[in-house]
Amino acid sequence: MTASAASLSLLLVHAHPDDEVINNGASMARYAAEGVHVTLVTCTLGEEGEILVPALAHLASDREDGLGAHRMTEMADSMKALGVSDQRYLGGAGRFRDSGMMGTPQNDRPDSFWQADVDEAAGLLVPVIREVRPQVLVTYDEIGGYGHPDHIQAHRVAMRAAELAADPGHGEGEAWAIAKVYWNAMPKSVVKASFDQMVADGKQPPFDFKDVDELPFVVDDSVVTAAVDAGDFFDAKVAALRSYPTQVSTEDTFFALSNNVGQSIMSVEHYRLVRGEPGPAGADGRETDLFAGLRG
Ligand SMILES: CC(=O)N[C@H]1[C@@H](O[C@@H]2[C@H](O)[C@H](O)[C@@H](O)[C@H](O)[C@H]2O)O[C@H](CO)[C@@H](O)[C@@H]1O
Ligand SMILES: [Zn+2]
Repeated sequence: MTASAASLSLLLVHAHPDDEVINNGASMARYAAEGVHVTLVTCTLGEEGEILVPALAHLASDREDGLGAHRMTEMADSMKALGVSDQRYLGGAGRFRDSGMMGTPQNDRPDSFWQADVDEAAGLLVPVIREVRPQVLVTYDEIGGYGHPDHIQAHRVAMRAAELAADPGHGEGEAWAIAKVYWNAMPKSVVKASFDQMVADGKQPPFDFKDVDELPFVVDDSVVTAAVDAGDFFDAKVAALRSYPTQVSTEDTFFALSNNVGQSIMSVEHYRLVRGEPGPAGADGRETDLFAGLRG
């Protein structure tokens, strides 16, 4: 199956507002600029997040519980910065609530995403897949990148929905088989190199930096199969990160979440192909385009 950019469609499934830009912001901006139809489905509003902006502390879940609505406005600003016009909330805004970090009481709320029935939630994503007919799906790996329950659930729901959407015996509408499925992947060597460069440059990182082996979200380089260079869209990614002042702080080419663990803002974003055939690879043996092998 091959297609021109105008008929290509990319679907990303994420857990909270801001995950999209942290993981895929530069890729999303690049593909949107190329004319690919980019659809982001976000599974919760991030109601249980911490708040970096003191003046907005009143929105916290244990006070006014207004953070979810506020993060929707941040999401809208992020999409503008990335040039993405198709962003949806799974089942509609507020259908599934942010479950909090693993092991917190919020995990047990009946309305939390973590408590959702995977098949029921996947059934809400199938119509989106059959509508936008993506050649490529991007979501998290089986631990959700770093073990957050909503990320794990987003992985489960996205992978199940891809199966159901391809099944002609399931639900309404024409079945659609997604050609390639990727999981976000942050190679350990890339993170280590960014920290080493800072030391070499004599830069005192503005944030607390942990040993790369302590970071839960890095993976072995050997499982990374694609590296999308979206350097021309670095500024768009930075602008999109800055759309989330309640969640993200930035300084120079770094960002940090409320845990103040600094990370480099990457313009090359990495992926692991887990379904479908790889397209032509670059010199390093990795694809440089998620649509490799699918273009006319
Ligand atoms: C990037 C991401 O998934 N953020 C989630 C996460 O937020 C983290 C959480 O507040 C943790 O306690 C902090 O130490 C960390 O810095 C935050 O990134 O979990 C939140 C609650 O479920 C969620 O709203 C946020 O989007
Ligand atoms: Zn998240």
